[in-house]
Amino acid sequence: MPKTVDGQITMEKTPSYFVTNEAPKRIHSMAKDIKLIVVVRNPVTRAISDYTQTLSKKPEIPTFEVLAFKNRTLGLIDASWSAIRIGLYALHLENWLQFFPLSQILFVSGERLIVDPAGEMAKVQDFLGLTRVVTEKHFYFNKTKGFPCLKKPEDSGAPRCLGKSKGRTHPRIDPDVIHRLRKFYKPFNMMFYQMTGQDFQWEQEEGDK
Ligand SMILES: Nc1ncnc2c1ncn2[C@@H]1O[C@H](COP(=O)(O)OS(=O)(=O)O)[C@@H](OP(=O)(O)O)[C@H]1O
Repeated sequence: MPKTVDGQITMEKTPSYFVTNEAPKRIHSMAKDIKLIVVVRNPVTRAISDYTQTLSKKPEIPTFEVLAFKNRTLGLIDASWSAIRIGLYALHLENWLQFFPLSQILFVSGERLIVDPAGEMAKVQDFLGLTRVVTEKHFYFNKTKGFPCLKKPEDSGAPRCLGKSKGRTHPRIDPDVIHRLRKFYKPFNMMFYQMTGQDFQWEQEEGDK
């Protein structure tokens, strides 16, 4: 990690840390007062997104419906499949709470980040003790992309959306499989809401895009 001088903060992003058993201990031994930010979204949608990403690199892999089950007739979900395992947020968080207090962790809603990017960014800036510099005026909704993009009003730079690999169309998944996955995740989600004191409302969602 680069050295930080007064008035600077060092930021590093590695999505896999949250689900890596050794990470909390290692990070704690490096910096006990570090602030941690975790972006979470409905684990069912997350699993499909994860699968979509793998599929784009390896088109020959089995269908999502096949990979999701150990035994589909018995409705036995394959929780060892990483796309499913990563969404067991409560279990991963348990590891982090052995080393860090909840006050050092900010959970950003992936769903809210899409509908209200400025609102979520306000929370991030407050959490980091920064003045709110990034606000509504920095975002616009790009209809072609179907997501918010950055306007960059301060400089004359062109607007910037995330790359093609972010916000891809997901394959259609059998609604019965989605239903089973929602049931599977529900107790873990409830545990996660309880642990974080935040209700991410994943049970209220109509569909999984
Ligand atoms: N503004 C904006 N533009 C595009 N995409 C957006 C945006 N905000 C959130 N998202 C959602 O971010 C999802 C991709 O994030 P990842 O977690 O895969 O990214 S990363 O691997 O951590 O870099 C990506 O998931 P998919 O839709 O499955 O591709 C998006 O739904």
